[in-house]
Amino acid sequence: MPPQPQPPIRDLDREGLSDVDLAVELAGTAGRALLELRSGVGDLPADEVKKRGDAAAQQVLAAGLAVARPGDAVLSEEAVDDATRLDASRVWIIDPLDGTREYSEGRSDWAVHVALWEAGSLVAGAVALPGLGTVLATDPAAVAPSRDAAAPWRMAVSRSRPPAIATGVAQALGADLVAMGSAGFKVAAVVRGEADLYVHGGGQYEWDSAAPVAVAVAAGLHASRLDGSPLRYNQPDPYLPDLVVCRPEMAERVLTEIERVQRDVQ
Ligand SMILES: Nc1ncnc2c1ncn2[C@@H]1O[C@H](COP(=O)(O)O)[C@@H](OP(=O)(O)O)[C@H]1O
Ligand SMILES: [Mg+2]
Repeated sequence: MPPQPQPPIRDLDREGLSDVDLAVELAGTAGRALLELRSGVGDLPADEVKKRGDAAAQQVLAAGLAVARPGDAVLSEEAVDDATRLDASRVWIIDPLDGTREYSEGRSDWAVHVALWEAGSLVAGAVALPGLGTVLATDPAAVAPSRDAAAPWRMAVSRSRPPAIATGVAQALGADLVAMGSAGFKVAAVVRGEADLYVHGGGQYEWDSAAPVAVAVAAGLHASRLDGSPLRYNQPDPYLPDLVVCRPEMAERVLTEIERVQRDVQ
């Protein structure tokens, strides 16, 4: 059965709906649609579940943005890239289903990403974590819980494609590696205090990190490329292969160790 068209979300064009509230509503609605779809897939092959999930969530987000913000551009993992976004002042950067593999495996570590880039910066965002029944946003910003200073650091990495430097950086920091799916889920783990840092290298795209980074920065966390330079969005080539998100007090040491380990790996 092909993905069923979702009913339009009501009143998305209502006056006064802020960009961040729109992001939260869209990410949450797409997340619920994904949960519902998964509950009915029976024993469909994983590739079919991935395909249907990507399509269903894209449909919810694209339809919602078309109604609520018809003048804005959109950059999505699940749509053909339209170069007019490069001349637009407002661009929604969305990943309808991040952690597609984990979604298809019935796990909870996947996410829906909705971010708004405006005139050079990420200005609003939401990351839905449907498996946890929650949505993190830029406003109100999340508050990372305090941590036990004596506890070893927990470093989140991809469970299927951990970066080459993962083990070296973890060793240098005395950190325990925690493997999870989805860039959004891993950034959210740092925001939620389930991990202390997330290190990724070797490949990713703007949609994998835009909304998570917006949420993390709003929560006061450090987010940058592995070399410490800023993450830039709405670039001609959306390939944005690496990032580090961590508690701000750790950033200097983390970046120093990443640089050292990268030098040794080369
Ligand atoms: N080396 C790589 N090249 C391209 N994309 C990568 C990548 N490693 C991770 N990603 C993307 O980053 C997201 C999180 O990956 P991971 O779970 O491995 O941390 C996934 O997005 P999607 O699930 O939206 O495709 C995945 O495709
Ligand atoms: Mg993704």
